[in-house]
Amino acid sequence: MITVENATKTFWTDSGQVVAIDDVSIDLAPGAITSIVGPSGSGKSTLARLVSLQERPDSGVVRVEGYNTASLDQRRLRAARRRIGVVGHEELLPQRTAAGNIAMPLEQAGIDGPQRRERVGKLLDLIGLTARGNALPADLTAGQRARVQIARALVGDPGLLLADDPTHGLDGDGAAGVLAVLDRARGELGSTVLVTTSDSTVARRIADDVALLVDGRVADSGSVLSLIQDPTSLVADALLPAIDTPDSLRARHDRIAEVVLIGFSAVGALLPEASGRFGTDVSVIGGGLTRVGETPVARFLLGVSGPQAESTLSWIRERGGVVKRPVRGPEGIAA
Ligand SMILES: Nc1ncnc2c1ncn2[C@@H]1O[C@H](COP(=O)(O)OP(=O)(O)OP(=O)(O)O)[C@@H](O)[C@H]1O
Repeated sequence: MITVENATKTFWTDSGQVVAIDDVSIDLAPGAITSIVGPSGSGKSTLARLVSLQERPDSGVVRVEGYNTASLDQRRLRAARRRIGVVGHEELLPQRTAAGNIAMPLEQAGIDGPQRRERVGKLLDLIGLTARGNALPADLTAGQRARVQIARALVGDPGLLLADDPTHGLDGDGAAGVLAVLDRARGELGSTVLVTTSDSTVARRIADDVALLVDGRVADSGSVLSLIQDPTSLVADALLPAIDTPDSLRARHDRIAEVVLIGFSAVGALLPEASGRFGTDVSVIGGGLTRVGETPVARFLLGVSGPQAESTLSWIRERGGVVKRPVRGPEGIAA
């Protein structure tokens, strides 16, 4: 279990002082995938280096299993670092096969024979490359190489798997394969995973918990499913489909509201049912559909017209739809 408490990290550059991490606290829930999201330069990689004990904060504490890592001697610090599997830290060795690369941490730990073969076999299966275990890295695709790197980081059964920007530079299929492997690591090995990324798809598809970094500070954090139901959440804004509906379209309706619908039945049935029940015209005039994990989620801008427009929105809210930031209808009445 790793926690970061009030960590601050400052760098001095030619152009002055840069506060890369500013009073950041995070708890990594065991057996869950936590994603740190944020724009370029927001401090994600710096936070990843603090968590993997490659750097120390200027102030604040990084704890591993409750121990303040600043108070560990060099031997214990090395042992603590070994308990963290870092993905993408080192390139694969080009002259070794996929299986040989995955086996390396076990060789270094003096584990050999059937135990090593079994473990490597299990990891090859986890990353979907059982048939390619004897392939050299050059004969694998970039996405497959990335999966081998994850397997190598997992082979020693680390307390934490840390993946800094794991889909960077991969095409759609390659990125999807990497996310599937991280998801299986959590599901099948019970791994605790920390993923940093500027790609909101990563957080949307696999994260249980998310923290949004902006200018080195945590701007919003919590479980993904609860944040997307929070009308004030910045994470929801970053993860859900954007709404950029022109004012001319909005003006045609009696009521306008932003609505978040979660789950198959809500996404599929709630709006037609609302429309039928109240005799109103309910039109989707912006937003779209996405998936959070396996759950379909919609963020729509709705235009509702008819005498019962207000009741229609109230009913959608009662049925679990998150009716957000209702904006004023054309008659100047709050929807
Ligand atoms: N070793 C360093 N020396 C000087 N400045 C640094 C160093 N590492 C990071 N920074 C600065 O700290 C800030 C945060 O950088 P960091 O790489 O952690 O952000 P990031 O969110 O990971 O960005 P990206 O998504 O582009 O990788 C940036 O302004 C960066 O220039």
